[in-house]
Amino acid sequence: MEFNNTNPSTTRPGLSSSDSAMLEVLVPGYTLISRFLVSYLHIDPTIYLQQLVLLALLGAAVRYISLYIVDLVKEYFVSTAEIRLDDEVFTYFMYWMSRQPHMKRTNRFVAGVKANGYQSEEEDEDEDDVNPDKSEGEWDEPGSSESADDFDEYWAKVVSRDKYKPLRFTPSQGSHVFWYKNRPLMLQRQKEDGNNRMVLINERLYLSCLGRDASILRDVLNEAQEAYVQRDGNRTIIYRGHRYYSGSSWYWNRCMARSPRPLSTVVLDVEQKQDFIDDIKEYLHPRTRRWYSNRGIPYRRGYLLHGPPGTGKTSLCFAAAGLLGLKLYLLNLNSKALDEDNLSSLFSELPQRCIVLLEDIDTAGITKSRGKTVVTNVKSEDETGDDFEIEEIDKIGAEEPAKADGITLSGLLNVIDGVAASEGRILVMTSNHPDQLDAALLRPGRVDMSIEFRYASSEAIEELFTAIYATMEGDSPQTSASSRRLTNGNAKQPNGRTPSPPNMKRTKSQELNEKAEKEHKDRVASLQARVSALAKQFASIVPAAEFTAAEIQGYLLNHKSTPEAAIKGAETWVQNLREKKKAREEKSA
Ligand SMILES: Nc1ncnc2c1ncn2[C@@H]1O[C@H](COP(=O)(O)OP(=O)(O)OP(=O)(O)O)[C@@H](O)[C@H]1O
Repeated sequence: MEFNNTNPSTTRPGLSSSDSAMLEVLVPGYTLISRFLVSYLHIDPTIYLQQLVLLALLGAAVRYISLYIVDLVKEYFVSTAEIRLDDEVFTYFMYWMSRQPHMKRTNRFVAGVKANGYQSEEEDEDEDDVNPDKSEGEWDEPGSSESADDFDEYWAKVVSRDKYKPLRFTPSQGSHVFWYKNRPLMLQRQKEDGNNRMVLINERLYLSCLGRDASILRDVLNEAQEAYVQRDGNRTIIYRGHRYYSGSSWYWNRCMARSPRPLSTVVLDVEQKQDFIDDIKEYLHPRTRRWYSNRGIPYRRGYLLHGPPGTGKTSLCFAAAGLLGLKLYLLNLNSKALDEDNLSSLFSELPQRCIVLLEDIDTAGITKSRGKTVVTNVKSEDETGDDFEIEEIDKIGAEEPAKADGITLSGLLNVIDGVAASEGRILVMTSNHPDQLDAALLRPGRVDMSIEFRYASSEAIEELFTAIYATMEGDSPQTSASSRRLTNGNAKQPNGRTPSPPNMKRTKSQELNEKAEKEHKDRVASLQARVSALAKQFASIVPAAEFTAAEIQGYLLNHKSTPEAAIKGAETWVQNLREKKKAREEKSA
């Protein structure tokens, strides 16, 4: 065959220029390819056009049918669980997955120092506490902090450990098949296209198993949650209001898990402390919920902890959360990016039982009275027509302009107890200047109990001193080791051997144990007596009702292991602090 005409569209009479154009659309580059074939290989592709089109159609049909079959199989023979990034299950599952044997074998993984790649740094740094056994076993070797040499050895270990953050391996994008309870499961990690920020938000996990019975998927997710909860133990989980990027919506980010603070370590009038805890307990009791619901009263409780900075407001809230095993949700109302919608959506995502802590609300710019603009909002948004609000708003009038950014007072009030406000949560607000707060914020229903924190009284000073210098269980490894030994007759002896079984020898070891126990008790009692005598002496030097607990604690911490030195220097410290405070006052006046 010979073709002199290099224009393929004219080689065959049946192929018009519009046909060529269409082919160009269907097969981009068709004109160029066909020119090349005709000129150099002397092959006219239009001859095979029919076959090519048939082949393409066949390919498309096969693809369509196979996709249809896959969809059919997926629908009728596969069960799938979808896990979203903005849900805690994502974190549970990634944590669990990073500990599965599959992650040691797979060749496609995301390597990182965070379990799910999205945890905040704080949570990550907290990882040592997560595994208390490890930190105790590895670092609190007997005698570890008793001498400078021991410290150097311990510190060298810490420094070398800190250089290597534990790596975590989680499944990468795409599909992964792994075995769970002898059944194959498929995990698909998918991102949606878009700009980088959106990709982060739109990430999804799909966990699938064969068969219509999805119980195995529930088992996996329950196990993942269990593993995560086990890891938390009795620690207090802290969430913080957070957003991914400027303009995105807010969510509660799990940022920390801390060992609970014993209530006894918060120095406050015992009655006040107990009233606070009893009130929360009473509120959480199921009968109270019923009582509220039967009377149509919104089931909410609010507290205001007020007093000078460093007097223990946050500490009390944290201790209460630990004591009652409640999660703590922290929110900073100072953020200009936080508006009423975001605040309201954050509140609507709160679990049924939790403590929400709004710290230093007087600094959040919402202390001013509600202005006229705000009044209109309140009326239109709160359809209950709350008489109290309307009366009060009328009284306050339009004194202040509405706030341009961030949360307004009316916005906060709506979220706290508007018609759409969440129920069940405990709201704790702290303030250094309660007198500057709007009366509307403090009215019953929003604040049901106020606790005033004052400068340390003489008793409080004594208590703070005792708390610092009294020996506590677990203060030193020897104490805990010896107490363990005291309480365990079968504990290993110093030579590493386990004591002999019950016989004459065991009776002797029991006797030794009892003697050691008595000696230990005597030692503790005499130490306590000494510390309480010193505490009295300290309290007689430091004036009552002048300094905060934080200031006193800060001073005592400088003499952590030398109570006598603390007493000796107390007078000078008092003088210096007085002068500093005076200078600060003069400067601010
Ligand atoms: N009453 C107290 N009992 C025990 N420790 C206290 C007390 N008050 C303060 N502290 C100690 O002082 C530090 C600061 O306390 P905390 O944050 O609870 O004070 P605060 O009143 O919430 O302060 P701010 O108003 O600045 O938020 C903590 O280390 C805490 O242990």
